[in-house]
Amino acid sequence: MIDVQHVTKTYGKKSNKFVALDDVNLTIPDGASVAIIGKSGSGKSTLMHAMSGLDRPQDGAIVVNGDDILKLKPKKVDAFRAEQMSFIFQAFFVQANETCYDNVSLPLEIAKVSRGQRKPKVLAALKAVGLEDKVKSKAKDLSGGQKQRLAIARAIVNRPKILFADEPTGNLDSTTGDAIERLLFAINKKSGVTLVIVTHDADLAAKCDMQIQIKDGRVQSVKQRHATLTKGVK
Ligand SMILES: Nc1ncnc2c1ncn2[C@@H]1O[C@H](COP(=O)(O)OP(=O)(O)OP(=O)(O)O)[C@@H](O)[C@H]1O
Repeated sequence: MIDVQHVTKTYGKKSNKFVALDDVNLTIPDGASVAIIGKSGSGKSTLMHAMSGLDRPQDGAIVVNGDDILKLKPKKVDAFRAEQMSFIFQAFFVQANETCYDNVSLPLEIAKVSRGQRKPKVLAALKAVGLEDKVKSKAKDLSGGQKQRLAIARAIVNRPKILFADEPTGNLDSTTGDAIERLLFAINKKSGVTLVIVTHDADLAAKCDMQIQIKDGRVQSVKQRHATLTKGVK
């Protein structure tokens, strides 16, 4: 569970001070698929960075599976993130000159998984995203959709509890984007990973269990599949 309690994040100082998150409260249950939606500049990425410990808000608590990540020392936050979370970005960020195998193996190497144990995990992750026939191909020789599949394989190989996706289909044509969406939801359902997607895409958001609408750094509404709640609006 991710429990965001009274989180406030400001950038700059004094007259340049800008409130990017303003007393944000929300709860994301384990295994949910969640869309964070809102206009450009509303604070979506700031919220995702706060929930993943990539960024530190000045106030509040972010309790992830029982630990307030704002109370952990930076090194502990890094270890916590590596153990529990993975990320997928619009720009893929795969290593172009490395093979698919090596791209997916990297997080396991960082986690000090032995070479022998890495192999079945890497092959299983590549199979899960439909890239089993590209094991030895270099990432630069893949199509855009295949690069995003590769990024997803790399993100799931460590079996994270939470998968953050920042505009995962933003660089893809609609057919390829739809296939990536289906893959993400299939992984969410099959492995129970909590899926948190930052998106401008209303259709994608509507497919999630929960839609969190951000406006001017505040939670404007939390829509569940079958009910609409308002939270954080004063
Ligand atoms: N490092 C920073 N310094 C100052 N202001 C920042 C910084 N990062 C973000 N902001 C401001 O905080 C606000 C929220 O930014 P954020 O990136 O979270 O928006 P967003 O909703 O993700 O936007 P987009 O959809 O365009 O990616 C914006 O007004 C932005 O200008």
